[in-house]
Parts: sequence; C-alpha cells; structure tokens
Amino acid sequence: MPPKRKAQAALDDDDFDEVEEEALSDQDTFDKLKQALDPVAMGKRARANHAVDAASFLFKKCDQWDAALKPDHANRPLWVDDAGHIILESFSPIFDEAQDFLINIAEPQSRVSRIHEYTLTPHSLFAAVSVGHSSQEIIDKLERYSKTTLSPSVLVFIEKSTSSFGKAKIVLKKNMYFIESDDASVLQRLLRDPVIASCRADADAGLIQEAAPKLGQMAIPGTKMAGINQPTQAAAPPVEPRPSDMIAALRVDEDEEDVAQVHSFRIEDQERNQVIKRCQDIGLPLTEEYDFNNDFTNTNLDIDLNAHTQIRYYQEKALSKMFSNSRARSGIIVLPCGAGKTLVGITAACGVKKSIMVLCTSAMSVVQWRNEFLKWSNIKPEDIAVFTSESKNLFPRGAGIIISTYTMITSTKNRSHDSAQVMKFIQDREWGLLIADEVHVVPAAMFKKVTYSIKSHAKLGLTATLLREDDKIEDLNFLIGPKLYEANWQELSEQGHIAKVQCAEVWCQMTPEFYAEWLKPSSVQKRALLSIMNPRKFQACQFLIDYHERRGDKIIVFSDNVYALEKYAKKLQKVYIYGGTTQTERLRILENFQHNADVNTIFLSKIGDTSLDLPEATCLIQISSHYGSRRQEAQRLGRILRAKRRNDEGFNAFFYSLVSKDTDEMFYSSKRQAFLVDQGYAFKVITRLEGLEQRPDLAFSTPQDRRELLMDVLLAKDADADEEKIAGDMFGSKFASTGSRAKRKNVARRTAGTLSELSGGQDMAYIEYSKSRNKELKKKGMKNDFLRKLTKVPKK
Ligand SMILES: Nc1ncnc2c1ncn2[C@@H]1O[C@H](COP(=O)(O)OP(=O)(O)OP(=O)(O)O)[C@@H](O)[C@H]1O
Repeated sequence: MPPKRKAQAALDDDDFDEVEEEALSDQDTFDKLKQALDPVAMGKRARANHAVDAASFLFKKCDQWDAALKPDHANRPLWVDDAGHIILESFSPIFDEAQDFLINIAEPQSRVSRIHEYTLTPHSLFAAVSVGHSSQEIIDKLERYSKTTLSPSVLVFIEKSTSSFGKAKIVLKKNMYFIESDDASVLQRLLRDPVIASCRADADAGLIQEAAPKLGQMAIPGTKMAGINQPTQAAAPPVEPRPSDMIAALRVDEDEEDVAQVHSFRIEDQERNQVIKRCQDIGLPLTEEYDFNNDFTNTNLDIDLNAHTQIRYYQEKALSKMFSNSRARSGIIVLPCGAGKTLVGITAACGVKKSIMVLCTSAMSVVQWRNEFLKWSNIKPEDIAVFTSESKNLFPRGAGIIISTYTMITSTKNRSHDSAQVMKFIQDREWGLLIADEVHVVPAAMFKKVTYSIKSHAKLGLTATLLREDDKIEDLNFLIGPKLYEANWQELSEQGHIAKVQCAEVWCQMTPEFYAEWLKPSSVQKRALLSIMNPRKFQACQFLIDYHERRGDKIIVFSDNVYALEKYAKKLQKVYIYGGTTQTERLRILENFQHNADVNTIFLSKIGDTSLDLPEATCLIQISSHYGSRRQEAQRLGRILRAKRRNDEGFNAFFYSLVSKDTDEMFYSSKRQAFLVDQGYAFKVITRLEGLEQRPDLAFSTPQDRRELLMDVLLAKDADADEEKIAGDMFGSKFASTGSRAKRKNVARRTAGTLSELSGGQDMAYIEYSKSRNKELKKKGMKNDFLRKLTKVPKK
C-alpha cells in the first residue's frame, strides 16, 4: 500500500472522526495528523476516553502500530512509535551518531542516563530541512536506526512536513519586507488566504517579478560538524575569488535570456509576524535566510575572532546549524547556563560581518556583552555603541554594533531627545543580525515590537531553557525561528565545560508541635511559613552548611521567603542579601564571599536566582522555593554550573533542596525538579543526615526553643509568607552574569541515598575522563577554522 493510503488507514482509530479515505486531500491528512500527533491534545483525548491511569495515554498510540522487530534490532538504537515519539538507547555503540542525527530532526524531551526521548514535530522537521536534510534522507536514516519498520503515519508526517518547506521566504530589501518565491503560483496560493492578503502593502499591484539574485550554488554541506565524537569536518574547498563587479555585469548581459526570475509581494512592516505565523499555520512555512556573502548593499563590519579565541565543539555545532550553506538562518540556540552563549553570539556576529544589534534583559548584561566582544574579537571599541538609560552613543562608521535592552527598544513613553535620535538611527537602517539574549523571558508582545523596530536579515535567539510555565514559548518559533540546537547538559558536564552537580532532596520530618499547627485549618500562607520554619529543616540547613564549609565549599542558601531568610541567617550568624539590601552592602558581601576565607556562606533571596556570576560558589541549599517553577530551579542550578573549580580532581558541586515531609513542599519540589530530571540529573533523597543528632550546638534542640520559634511563626503576619517582589537589576556589573536563562515537564526521579554517597568519592572515574577529554579538545585546536568556513564565498 502506498504510504498515503496506509496512513489514511492508520488514521482510522477512535482518536479521529471517521475519515473517508478517498475524499481526504493531502492538506486534510496533514492537518489531521498534526492534530493527532499533538501530545497535549492526545493527552486530553485519552483522558476524555477514561484512560486507565494517568500514564496510559502515553502508550496508547503505540498499540496501533505493531510492527515486528527487525532481526538485527539489538544493533539499532531507536524505537519510533506511530505518533512520532522516539526513544534512543544511550548505551548503543552507535549512540553518538544517532544522537547527532536526532538533534537535527526532533525535539529532545528528556535525556536521562540510559534512555533519551525525542519527538518529531513540524518545527523540528522544518529545521531539519533547513540545515540540509532531505525528507528521503530523514526517512532513510530513521529507518536505518529504528528497531522496527517505520509506521506509515510517521512517513506521511515527515513527507508532508518537509515537502512544503522552502517554497517561499521572507526577505528584507531596502528596509521593507517581501514574501518571495521562484514559483508565482505559491505566492498566489498565499494571497488567496484572507489573513495574508490583508497584510499586503501593495494590494492593488500584481506580483513583482525580477531577476533572481545571482547567488553562489546552494552547496548544502550537510550536517556533519567537527566535534568531539566525530571526525573533524573536511577542509573547506579553496575560496574562489569573487569576480569583479564589471565582470559580473558582463556575465549578466551574456546570460540575459536564462536569468531565473523571482516573484514577490510586499507586506506591511508591522504584519511581518502575523504573516510568518499564518504561513506556518497553513503548512507553507517561510524561511528566513541571509546570504550575507552576497549582500553588497550593507556596509561590512570589520570584526573577526581574535587569534587566541577557540570556540568549543558544541558552540561550533550550534553555529553550524545556523550557518550551513554560507547563509545565516534565523533560529534559537539553547545551551546551559555557563556554557558560553555570549561567545556563540559573538562568533555569529563575526560570521555575518554586517551591523549587529544585541538585545539583553538588563543594563548590566549590556556592559558584559560589550566587554566580551572586546575580549574575544578584534572589534574597535568605538564600533560598539551602547544604548541604555545612561548611555546613548552611536557608532561612527557605516557599520557597527549596538547593544541595548529590550525595554529601551520597546518603551515608547517619554523618550528623551537623545533617545529618540538613537531609536531613529536604529529604525532607519537594515541590520545584518539581531542577537536576542535570554530570549525565553521576553514576552511575545514585546518581541513583536522589537521586530517592528529592528529590521534585521537574521535573528539569533540565545537561551539556557525554552521553559515557560505559560505556553508562550511556541511564539518564539515564528518571532525568531526554529530551535536550531539544544545541548546535552550531561555531556557538557562530563567534558568539564560546566560543573558536575550532585542533586539531593533532603526530607525533614516536621516536629510534632509544628505539624499539629500545620494540620489545623489555617491560611495557605501560614502553612507555608510553618513548613519553611520547621525546626528540623533549620537543623538540616545548619548541618549541611557546616559539613560543606569544612569541605572547603562556598555555599549559597536560597530562600524566596524573606521572613525565613532573615531568621535563618541571623540565627546562624551569616550574611544575607535581599531586595532591600543597599547596592554598596550587596557588593561588599559578594566581594567578601569571593575573597574572604572567613565568609563561606551567604543567604540570598530570589534576587540571586539570575544575573549573578559567582564562580566561587560550589554548593547551593534551597530552603524555600517558589511553588513548582522548573525555570527557577534550572536558574538556581545555573549559579553553580560555572564553578571555577569544576575541573579539579574529584570535584562535584552540590545542590540541596530542603523539604518538610508530608507538606505541600513535597509536591512542589518534585514538580520543580522535572526539567533537571529531563536533563539527566538524578535527585537523591536523603531521609537522614548521618551525625546530625550528635551535634552539641544544634539550634532549636530543646522543646522550649522550638515552642518559642512556633510562637514567632504564629504571630507572623500572612504577608510574611509572601514572595518577594523585585523590580529592576540586582547587582553591579561586576557580579552580573549574562544569564538568567532558564526551561520544561514531568515527574521527578528519586533514588534513596545518604550524605556520604553524595560527597564525590565515587565520581573519581568521571573526573579522570573529563580531564583527558579537555586535553583532547585543546589538542584539536579549532582555532577559528569555523569562522573561515562561515565566511567562505560559495563557488560560482
Ligand atoms: N570557547 C570558550 N573558551 C574559553 N572560555 C569560554 C568559552 N566559551 C565560554 N567561555 C567562558 O565561560 C564562561 C561562561 O560564559 P557565558 O557567560 O557566555 O555563559 P552563558 O551561557 O551566557 O551563561 P549564563 O546563562 O549563566 O549567563 C565565561 O567566563 C566565558 O568567558
């Protein structure tokens, strides 16, 4: 049976309305499949159908496709079900090549130690085609790696998702947006759509027809990148000198008759996002690629990476996704905190070599980005302008870099004269590349304004996590572009690029008097306060601080709740910082934490979740956290991923969450861990801290002390349990990291353990491995070869 017929047969199940096989058009099939493969909708349908338990719906679709195992299935690493969910065995000998392939074509869902999960989505398949995979290649490779024959519905889904890709694109010409295609009928089809037609700027005109720009051959080099587990990419072919303009003009005359034609229509600037979204919705997604080598209109920017700058293999891999085919394609690169997103952005800027706009979330990050540009590239300081409330300069030459914040670009109220001048300068020109830092935190509405004000040929979004508790993350697909690359956190930590972290949840029994109060009907706030102030939790915190200080760790204790923060810190005689601490005091405390051997623990409210660069910190203890925020959990972990000591022999960073047993904290804690669990972190549960009871100086050790504490808590106002409200930047640029990027779903995995197991001895083997890996990487000497590849002019 041909795939389409088979797929239609496969559609005939209770997830769908009855479908008349013959009457179903390709578009119908695609729409149905798209709808059917949507995991959220599948979950809803299954629940509506009274699935046996909360997880049954996950397996339901698999039953529909009972393909037999291939005889050599043991040698193949993938299970692909008929809903496009893929399971990869990480213990397979060909895991590395299968992973590299899957990263290109599917969305990583979860990468725990032995089993990785991916999902095929239209976005991931569009991205796959855009980096050079044909639909046949995707199908052939999936089939090769799969233990069973691929299901017809998966084949149709891949074919349909990829076949419409690349038929039309959005281009920027003379500061105006055009939808362009070499096939006029594609544009006519788009214009028949009322939404797209209403966005047209030249409604009365016909299609514009002109000679296609004479481009280099579309030599898509595929997706094999130089990397640690792969052979280094073959040397780039010798760069051909570009013909002089005169010769080019002569050639155009000679070839006049064969000149390929492109057709286009103009759209209103402010409708750009709507058109892109609509085209995606109707299955004709627009590509946005910038052929920077052949842009002779915009002035070149004099920028290159410094000779000493060596980008890491995963930074190169990420950039290769953006720059295959000698063009810059818009999209998002996801790397963990501390993995070097800034250098990825800078390398992209060096590749494009046109005017660059960088947008950050805070003025501190602006300063940091500027410093990093100066550190890693040869850009002249005067070519980097900064646009913040304190500084409004412009670059003097035809091309340059402006670094600003989202707020500066989007706020419209009471602009000063200087600010209005800079905005006009920004709006009146074309930008080669827009780098959007921490893109997951930017509200969609704000980003829409950004794309209206800044006309850029390509956009690069950088983030540590595409996680939002609302579902707004989908918007980034049309506002910026598809996700081009997402790094594997565990792989980077095994290679020493980010710290290896041991995570633990410490279960603290409530004391009888606190639990008796907790059980009484009282406000949510009071209960929350009772859980946080549980004396046994306090003792666990005291014990862990002491344990880690003696090991030579520097510790950050996090508490969202300021009441608890003050109580804990004062009782333990430690310094603390919260929203109300003055800037001078904050800097003094942080300086001491970094350089004073007597200050090894600081308490931080949630102002320390983000934008804080303290590479000395090696241990985090969370005593109170904001409900189930997976993003906050990832952000907090990010504070120790950059630990300076990460490559020391036997080094481990530690992340503890103290949880009061049998309270709401247990539920929220496992929810918070879901994202990190998906990244392969295992949370050990510690139910008993060895040696705690024997400590003579334990706080709240007498019933009298505990009763007094309870009285304090009962007398506290409900407002004391509220979360801290914070506005604006927190720290001076000295301590600001560029990042607060954070991210996704599931239920946490827990294993039982003891504190001594966590102390790092069993990880010696890993550290040895990590060291040799780093040496290997150094030897490889990837010194800017990548940039040379990017800037090479394609053969004519
Ligand atoms: N290729 C590299 N070679 C040497 N150092 C690097 C490289 N890439 C990044 N770094 C360093 O790693 C550190 C972290 O980089 P960066 O601040 O860009 O991380 P990030 O991904 O933005 O993290 P966060 O999300 O926490 O801000 C910086 O000190 C940076 O200089």
